[in-house]
Amino acid sequence: MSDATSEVLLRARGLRAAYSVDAGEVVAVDDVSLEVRKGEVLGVAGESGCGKSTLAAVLSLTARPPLFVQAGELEVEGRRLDLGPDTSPPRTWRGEVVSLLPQGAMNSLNPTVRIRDFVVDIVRAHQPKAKRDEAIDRARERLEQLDLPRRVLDCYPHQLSGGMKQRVVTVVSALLDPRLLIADEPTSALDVSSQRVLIEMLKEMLARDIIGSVIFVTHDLPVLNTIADRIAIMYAGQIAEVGATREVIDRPRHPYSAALLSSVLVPEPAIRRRRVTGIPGSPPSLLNPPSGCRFHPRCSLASETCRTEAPPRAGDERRYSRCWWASRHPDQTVEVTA
Ligand SMILES: Nc1ncnc2c1ncn2[C@@H]1O[C@H](COP(=O)(O)OP(=O)(O)OP(=O)(O)O)[C@@H](O)[C@H]1O
Repeated sequence: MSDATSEVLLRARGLRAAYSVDAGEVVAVDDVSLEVRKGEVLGVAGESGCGKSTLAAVLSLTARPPLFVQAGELEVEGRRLDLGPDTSPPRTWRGEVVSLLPQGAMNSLNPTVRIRDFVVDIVRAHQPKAKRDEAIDRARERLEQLDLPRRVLDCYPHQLSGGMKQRVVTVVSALLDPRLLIADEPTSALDVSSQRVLIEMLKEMLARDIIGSVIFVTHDLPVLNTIADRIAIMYAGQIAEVGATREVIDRPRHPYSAALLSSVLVPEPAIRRRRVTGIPGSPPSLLNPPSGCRFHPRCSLASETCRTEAPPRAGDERRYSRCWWASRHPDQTVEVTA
């Protein structure tokens, strides 16, 4: 796990990406900036449709039409890449620098292909000249290193339990030792004990430097509470608040994250506040988001400025809230009434 002195592994600035649809553009990632330190797990949370998977696609350079990356800059371990419609990433970027474990990956395994052949396909997708035996040997070693049975390589997907399938696709997605693994909803189809085993395995992969850092995308806040060093809360294509996990849960500085988190997670008793029972209204359409702060139609703290002007980032890169209220109330915590 990282601490405040760890070096920055990923810096993303000004990311913007949109789906091109008949009615116009659905801007699903809009002016998103974030950083991840070495050894850190950054959780990305938010309601369905807020742009989590789109952000994962942008960061992993796997965006495909109708999704178009319009702007932004990525820096991973000093390697810089300007993003835009014509970006062609260096060959080693995908898989070795950043690897994406997509949502539902374990269910998209080909039922007629043994895991060993899946391994070869994945390695060759990144290293076309890789030898079959070497790819399989690498997977075997990695499975042993992580205390998983080697025999899974001989299995077809249906011969593995859901939990084992997810562990295997996670290991295979990290076979090239990516500096950043982006895992999109890796635990959502798993029972609680399989979730725990997968999380322990990810921590082990970090400890052994098989992966440098993790971005863990989920709508499951209790899971994030157990794995994430920091959390970014997304709302309507933007990061509403980011900060250390306990800090954001116990001392939220954005009314949306306060409402979202306190409805699921109970803060420390010493600073427990009145709990909200839900957030009124529903998320906006990203085809035509509200003016000013996107959360203002649902926010009990909204002022006139919030309706008309985009909020500033109150705080620094590691801990900020994109909120007028937070900018006017430095260091105060949002208290939400039911
Ligand atoms: N192929 C597409 N065409 C048009 N709009 C899309 C497409 N895919 C996603 N969107 C829109 O982009 C927005 C963000 O979607 P995204 O899948 O990134 O959200 P999410 O937070 O990952 O949601 P979930 O938790 O349900 O996976 C949503 O408004 C969604 O409707």
